[in-house]
Amino acid sequence: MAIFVYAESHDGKYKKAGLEAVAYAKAIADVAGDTVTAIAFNVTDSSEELYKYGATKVLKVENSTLKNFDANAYAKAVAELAAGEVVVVPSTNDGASFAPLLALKLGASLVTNVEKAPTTFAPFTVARKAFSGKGIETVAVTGKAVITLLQNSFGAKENAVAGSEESVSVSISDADAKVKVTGVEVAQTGAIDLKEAEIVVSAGRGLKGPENWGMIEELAQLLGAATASSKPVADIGWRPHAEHVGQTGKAIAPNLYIAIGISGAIQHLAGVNGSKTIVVINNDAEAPFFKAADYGIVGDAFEVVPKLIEEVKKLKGVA
Ligand SMILES: Cc1cc2nc3c(=O)[nH]c(=O)nc-3n(C[C@H](O)[C@H](O)[C@H](O)COP(=O)(O)OP(=O)(O)OC[C@H]3O[C@@H](n4cnc5c(N)ncnc54)[C@H](O)[C@@H]3O)c2cc1C
Repeated sequence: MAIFVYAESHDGKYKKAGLEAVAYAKAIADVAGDTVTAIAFNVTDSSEELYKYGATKVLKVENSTLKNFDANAYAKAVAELAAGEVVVVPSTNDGASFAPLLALKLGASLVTNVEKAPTTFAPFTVARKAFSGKGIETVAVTGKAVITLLQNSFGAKENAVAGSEESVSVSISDADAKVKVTGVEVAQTGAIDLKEAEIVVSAGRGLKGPENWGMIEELAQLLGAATASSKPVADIGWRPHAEHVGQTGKAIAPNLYIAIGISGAIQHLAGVNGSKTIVVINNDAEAPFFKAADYGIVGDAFEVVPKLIEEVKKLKGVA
């Protein structure tokens, strides 16, 4: 069973989500007794990066049309190269956009939101997150499969192999790109990508107003975390919509999710219940979030968070 993986990159560098997808593909290959072939577009990083996570072969494509993301062009390019039974794509914004088209072009079944390695191969049987994250569905696929892997779910586990790279071309031209990027305006630089973050500090309406987010940002900065919010907070404009997590926002699975002044409505939990450890800070002991929490602090965020910041500073030796 030949296993292919799209190794996502940004500005020529492999993204963590791309490395995690390679590690996941390697786990499949190990059970199937096969090897992993990675597909990379316009990457300047060394292929050694991918051998470290288990890719035996790296197909490197240099193509000017693929410099900007376009779902149709990406799907067509991967479909030309992925001559296997299973193609793994990270469930990033780009990956989740082109995977359905890729499945269509390959005549494959699409299995989205997968977080664990398959259990058997005849037929290919794998569990996926379903029902807005409230349940797990196990699906058996006959024939080819395109799999989207939830970010931060499997982990970018190193599993080094001896590999080789090959420069290949694809028949993609500007006519294949249906959406043209006509301008780019960077709103924020240096911020940690919310979907890739190991730690996320998130806050809700309990914070009372946007002027109180200073302590959330300070805590996030100290912990090397990304910031997130509940939906109403983004709706009223206290925080950008890019930070909204949940059923209608981003689905994330960090190692640590700290929820401050968030009630824990089911629609919020749908986007964060893949987190490995959840810490809840809420002044209402009856807040539903405590049922999903690994650790809970019943208290006023305006007292608890500054104390937490103080303690983290002491631990880190920061003045
Ligand atoms: C179709 C649909 C989709 C939705 N999708 C999403 C989604 O994707 N994401 C999402 O988040 N929501 C979503 N919602 C909204 C969701 O149902 C909740 O209304 C929302 O999550 C509540 O946001 P909140 O917890 O910030 O606010 P609230 O419900 O107002 O809760 C605030 C919390 O802060 C606590 N608090 C107050 N003061 C303090 C203090 N000083 N210190 C500590 N704690 C304090 C309160 O006890 C309370 O628990 C959706 C709803 C619908 C109907």
